[in-house]
Amino acid sequence: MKKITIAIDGFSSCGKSTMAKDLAQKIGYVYVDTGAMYRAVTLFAMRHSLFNADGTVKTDRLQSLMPNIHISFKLNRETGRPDTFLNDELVETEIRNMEVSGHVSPIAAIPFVRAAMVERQQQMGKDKGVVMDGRDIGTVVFPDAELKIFVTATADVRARRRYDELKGKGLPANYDEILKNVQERDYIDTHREVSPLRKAADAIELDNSHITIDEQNEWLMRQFRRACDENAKREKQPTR
Ligand SMILES: Nc1ncnc2c1ncn2[C@@H]1O[C@H](COP(=O)(O)OP(=O)(O)O)[C@@H](O)[C@H]1O
Ligand SMILES: Nc1ccn([C@@H]2O[C@H](COP(=O)(O)OP(=O)(O)O)[C@@H](O)[C@H]2O)c(=O)n1
Repeated sequence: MKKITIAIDGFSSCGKSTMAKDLAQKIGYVYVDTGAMYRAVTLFAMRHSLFNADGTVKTDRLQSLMPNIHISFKLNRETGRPDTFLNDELVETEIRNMEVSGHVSPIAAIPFVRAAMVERQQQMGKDKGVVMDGRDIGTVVFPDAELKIFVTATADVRARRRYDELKGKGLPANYDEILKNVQERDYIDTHREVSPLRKAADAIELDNSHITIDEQNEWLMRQFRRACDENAKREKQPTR
C-alpha cells in the first residue's frame, strides 16, 4: 500500500506524541516530534544567554547563531521513541524540563526559527511514510497530508497528565506551575502571527479528555485505515 503523510496537531500535553509514536511503530512509519526541535533551539538559546531579563529573545544574536544549531534524532530502542540531539549531544531529558517549557513558546514564535524548522521537517517527510506531531503540521508543514488529526483535552486534564508523567519519572513537578505553563503556551501558540496553532479545515478533531490511551490508539488506527483506503481510491481515478 502506498505510504501517506500523517499530521497530528493540537494543544500542549494532550497526548499527540503518545498516539503518533504508537501509530508509527505499528505501521512502520517514521515518527517526528517537531516540538522537540523547538525545545532544542530553546535550550541552545538558554545556554548562550539569548534571553533578556523580561523573557524576550535577543533575536539578532540568535539569528546569527542559527547556522550553528544542528538538531538530529536517533531511535532509542528501549523507549521506542526518537532521542533528540543538539549538535550531537543527547538532550532528550533536558529539553523536557520546566525551564525549557517556560521559554519555548517565544522562541517558536520567531519567523526565522520557524522557517528553519519547517524546512527541515519538510525534508524529513518528503518521501511520505511519516507521522509528524506539532502545532502547524496540517496547516503549514504538510497542508496536503492525507490524514490530519487535531487533538484537544481540557487544560486541567492535560496539566494532570503532565504532572503524573514528571512524578512518574521521579522529576520535580508542581501541578499549579504546570497548569499555568500549559495555559500560557496555549495562549502564545494560538495568538502568534506566524503559523498560529489552529485546526486545519480538513482535520479530524479528537477530544481525548475522557478516553484511554488504548482507545485513542484504536481510534487513530481506524482513521489511518480509512485515509489509506481513500487515498487508494483517489489514485485509481483516471486523471483528466
Ligand atoms: N488518553 C490519555 N489518557 C491518559 N493519559 C494520556 C492520554 N494520552 C496521553 N496521555 C499521557 O499524557 C502525557 C502527555 O502526553 P504526550 O503524548 O506527551 O502529549 P503531547 O505530545 O501532546 O505533548 C503523557 O504522560 C501520556 O502518557
Ligand atoms: N510544530 C510545532 C511544534 C511545537 N511548537 C512549539 O514548541 C512548544 C513545545 O512543543 P511540544 O509539542 O514539545 O509541547 P508539549 O505538547 O509536549 O508540551 C509548543 O508549546 C510550541 O510553542 C510549535 O510552535 N510548532
